Amino acid sequence: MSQHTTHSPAQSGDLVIDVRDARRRYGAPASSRKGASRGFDAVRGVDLQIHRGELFALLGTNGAGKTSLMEMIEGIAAPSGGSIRVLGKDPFMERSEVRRHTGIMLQDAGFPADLTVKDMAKAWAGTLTDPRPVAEALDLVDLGHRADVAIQSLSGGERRRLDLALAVMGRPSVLFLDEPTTGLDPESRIAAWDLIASLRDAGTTIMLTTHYLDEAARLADRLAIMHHGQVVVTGTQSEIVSGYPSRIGATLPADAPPLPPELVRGLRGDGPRALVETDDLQGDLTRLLAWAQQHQVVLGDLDARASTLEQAFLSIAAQPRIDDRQPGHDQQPGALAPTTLRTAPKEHAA
Ligand SMILES: Nc1ncnc2c1ncn2[C@@H]1O[C@H](COP(=O)(O)OP(=O)(O)OP(=O)(O)O)[C@@H](O)[C@H]1O
Repeated sequence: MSQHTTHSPAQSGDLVIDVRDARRRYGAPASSRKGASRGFDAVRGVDLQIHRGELFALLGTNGAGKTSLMEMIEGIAAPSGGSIRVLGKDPFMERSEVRRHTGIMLQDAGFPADLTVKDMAKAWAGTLTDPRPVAEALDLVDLGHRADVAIQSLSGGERRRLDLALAVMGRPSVLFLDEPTTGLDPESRIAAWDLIASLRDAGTTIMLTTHYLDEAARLADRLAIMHHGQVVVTGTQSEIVSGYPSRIGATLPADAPPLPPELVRGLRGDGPRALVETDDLQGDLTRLLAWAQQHQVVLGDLDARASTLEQAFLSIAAQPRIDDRQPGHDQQPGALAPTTLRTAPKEHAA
């Protein structure tokens, strides 16, 4: 399979998806004081700008609001507040115009179970203006040999691949993929990644949600991490990761002399296992090794690791929402606790 190569981001003039302060409330409208306590704010003021030819991944904890946000961008649901534009149009109010340029892969498309794969694909192609030939679409996801099988006889992974085939059938310029590889075996996952990357390389703008950090890391030009209805951080993987410290861990003997002051500054916790957080992994590791050499200290279980997307994600996932915490703060209800990011990730140049 082809390895994903660095993709040059699109230019600022090519804004394809523009989300400003988007909100989605389930239940009573926010304006209804009586019902306010019964409503639930699933999306709480999200801003996102996605450019032509970009592959943008939306990550988040369970229930963070990814699907609620995606449905508004796809034009399936109206926002309760803020504005959303796709290709310069309102995807909900001008749905038919936007829809002909977009492909959507939902988490559960609910196809008629007794149709064959081929008949379903033909029926879907009949609703599109310039569809790919059915055989071509099925071959893209390696389902050509299952064309005459009833949908109900497909495995979960095959059904997911059929979803993907139908989403790309209309040669969309904007593709929305909600957890596209959930349920796929490793081989099919890699094949799906290759297909998604090749569509992006051909100029398709792609927004996907995923729970797989490796999928986002491998495919996405930029990504966002959502938590409790808000986007906590947006950027390239390296921008996001650079906001989190690298770590050095070592177990020190009880009679070890004091560590150098540069390392003491990053020291977390106490006890025999020293854990140092650092923005200068190489420098501080060198200092630690020089110190150990000088004082003849044996460092037990020495471990040095650069920050990772997983670390960023877990750090965000661990943040309580302000309204889950003690009262007496002066932030808006629903706001997230201050992020642990130490350097603000740079937003894609607009
Ligand atoms: N129709 C609804 N009515 C009320 N609350 C809802 C409704 N749909 C979703 N929610 C709530 O909104 C929140 C966000 O849900 P959403 O499905 O958008 O999150 P998600 O990030 O896609 O989650 P997951 O990763 O688990 O699929 C959750 O707390 C969910 O329970």
